[in-house]
Formats: sequence, C-alpha cells, structure tokens
Amino acid sequence: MESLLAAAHLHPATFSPASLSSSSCSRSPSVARGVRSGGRTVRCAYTKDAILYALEHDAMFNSDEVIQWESGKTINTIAAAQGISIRRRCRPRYPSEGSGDDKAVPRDILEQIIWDKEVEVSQRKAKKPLRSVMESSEHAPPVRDFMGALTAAYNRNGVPALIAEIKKASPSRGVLRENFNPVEIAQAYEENGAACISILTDEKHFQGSFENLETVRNSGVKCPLLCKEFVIDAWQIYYARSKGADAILLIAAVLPDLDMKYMLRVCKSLGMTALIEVHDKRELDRVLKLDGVELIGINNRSLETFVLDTSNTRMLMEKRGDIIRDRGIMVVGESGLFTPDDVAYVQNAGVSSVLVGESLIKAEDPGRAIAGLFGKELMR
Ligand SMILES: O=P(O)(O)OC[C@@H](O)[C@@H](O)c1c[nH]c2ccccc12
Repeated sequence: MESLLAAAHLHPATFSPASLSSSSCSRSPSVARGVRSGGRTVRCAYTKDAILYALEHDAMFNSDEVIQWESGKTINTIAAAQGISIRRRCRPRYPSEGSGDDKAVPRDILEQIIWDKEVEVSQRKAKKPLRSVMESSEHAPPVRDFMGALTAAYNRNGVPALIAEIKKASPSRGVLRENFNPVEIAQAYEENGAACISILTDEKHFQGSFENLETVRNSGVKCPLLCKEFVIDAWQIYYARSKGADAILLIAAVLPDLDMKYMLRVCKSLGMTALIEVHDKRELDRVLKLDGVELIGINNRSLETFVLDTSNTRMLMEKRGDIIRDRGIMVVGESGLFTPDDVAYVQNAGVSSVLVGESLIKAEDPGRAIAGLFGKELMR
C-alpha cells in the first residue's frame, strides 16, 4: 500500500485506479471497475479502506461514467457507446472475459497499434512501476510552455505556428528518411522557425523511441516538445514527462471520455499540454464537452483507413468553429500539408497551428523545407 498511498500524496488530485502500478491492476478509469466492486480482480498490496477513502474524495468517481462502468460494462462496450470503434484488447483476467470481440483479430491498423501498445505498456510497467516513473518525472528538466510557443509564433509570423514532426517511418508511408538523426533534424527545425517539435516515440510502427525524445531534449534545442505516442495508460504520460516532454498527444478515437478526463488532469498536474486529436464530428463533440481542453488537433488522415482529406479541417471548423473560438481553444491542422496553398487553406478554415511531418522529413534539407512549405522564411 505504501507506494500507492505515496502516489496519492504526490498527486492527490489525480489519484485514481489508473494509478495502481501492478500489472494485475486496472489500467484506466474505464477498466477500473474491479477496484470498487469488492476487490475481486485486484491483487495489489493495499488496504481497501485507503483506496476507498481516496476514491470517495474524488468527485470524478461519482460521475455518470463511473456509475456506468460500475454497472458491469467492459471498456469496449463503454467505448462503443461513445462511437469509438477501436477495441481495447483487455487481457483476460478470468474465464468469462476475453471472449468474443476481445479475442478477434485487429480490424485496422489503429486497432493493431493499440493492441501492441497494451502489451508494450504492461511490459514497461513491470520493469518500471508507476511510483518509480512518477519519481523520475519529478527530476525531469522543467516543462516548457507549449501553448505559449504556439501563440507567440502565430503572432510573430501571421501564419499558423509550426509543430514540425520527427518521424522516421509510418505504417502508411513506410520509411520516410534513411539518414535519420533526430538531433540534427530538431536543430534544423528550430533554426528555421518551428515553434514546437513533435517526436514519434512508438517503436514498432513508426520506428520512433523515447530515447529520441530524451536526446533531443538534452541537446540544447529549446522548442517545446510534443511526445507523439498512442496513450492508453496514464503511466505513459509520466514516462513522457520523465524523458522531457512538454506536451503529449491524446487520441479521441482511442480514449473514452472518462480516460480523457483523467489524463487531462494528469497532464495538468505535471504542467504539460495535452493535444487532443479528433478526426470526425462525433469525436470533436465529445472533446468539446470536456473541461480544461486548450488544444485540439484535427487530423486530416483517418488512422483507421489512412485516407487523407485536407477538407476535413475545414468541414469540422465550419460546423464547430464558433464554439471552439468562444472557448478560446487553439486548433492544430494535422497531416497531409505540403504546399503554401495547403497551409493557407487550413489557416482560412480557422486553425492557428499546423502539424507537419512527411513534407519536411522527406526533404533533403528538412530545415530549408520549412520556407518552402510556408512560401516564406519564418521568424524565430
Ligand atoms: O506526415 P504528415 O502527413 O505531415 O502528418 C503529421 C502528423 O499529423 C501525423 O504524423 C499524425 C497525426 N496524428 C497522429 C497520430 C499518431 C501518429 C502520427 C500522427
């Protein structure tokens, strides 16, 4: 129990079942039902009273969603009710679980990535439990102001602020760059006016790594860093922070509302910015119902089919731009931007930032490619 209570004390506002570090414990609020239903599935060393005390003092645990998962629904059922088609492959804990849908093959690439991620995260957690990763995050280099950097760059240049991406490969495009030195690329991006830098950390499908994130952070590059990861567990947010990330991606197509809320709180407690990614109106509407959202990314590429459609940003902004503006949320246009016309198109749609990978990383000189993308040099 000691470590769990210590975790609760470190971040009382964020304590939840997801903070339980043992791999036999639930990993997110949406699958944490067992913790409160009598401890049936939980074999961690803690006293039930202490956990219940922590839970009862957290308003989040009296919310509708919690009542919903307490009523016995699986994460896949809850997610499906929210329009999420990506299924979580919850490893069976007792014979009645893990049958039917959970045992089927992945139906698309995002589902495959998420299923692989579940295995990866549980292995990483076994090696470095939550308590230890939380401690490391406290010794990480200080958080830098991601939102501030975007706003300043937008005001300075009058074109959307650039989040330039470091991505070696992707499932849709294969290897994008053979000669791949993350620090050199980051320096080139920074020198040529990128406001922030996004670093892919998924190894299996994007050939990225947390080492890349850490080396860039320790290289003297000053741009705030976005950890581009498939987050399914709050552990990953602490881990990203411990490696120097200033912001992290949260994908609405993967995370049910309760997880999203909880993870937003974890980000906040660490001082990090959450970039919440949506691809369609339903996801956007879900996200707009949450408190504390500052930055939304509209992905022009479906992660399920890879179909790219730049008009997606415009379409969603036409439908929900008013609410977004009223709430002071900044929008990032993501994916498939290659020319000044593409940038102008999403800027006219109402975005004040763009996330660009392929068109820069494939260029012989990724730094110089920035001026080509915007049709002018950016001021730093
Ligand atoms: O390389 P592009 O088309 O410029 O796209 C960059 C970025 O938007 C894309 O890499 C991305 C957007 N959302 C993601 C989620 C996971 C992995 C990658 C992504």
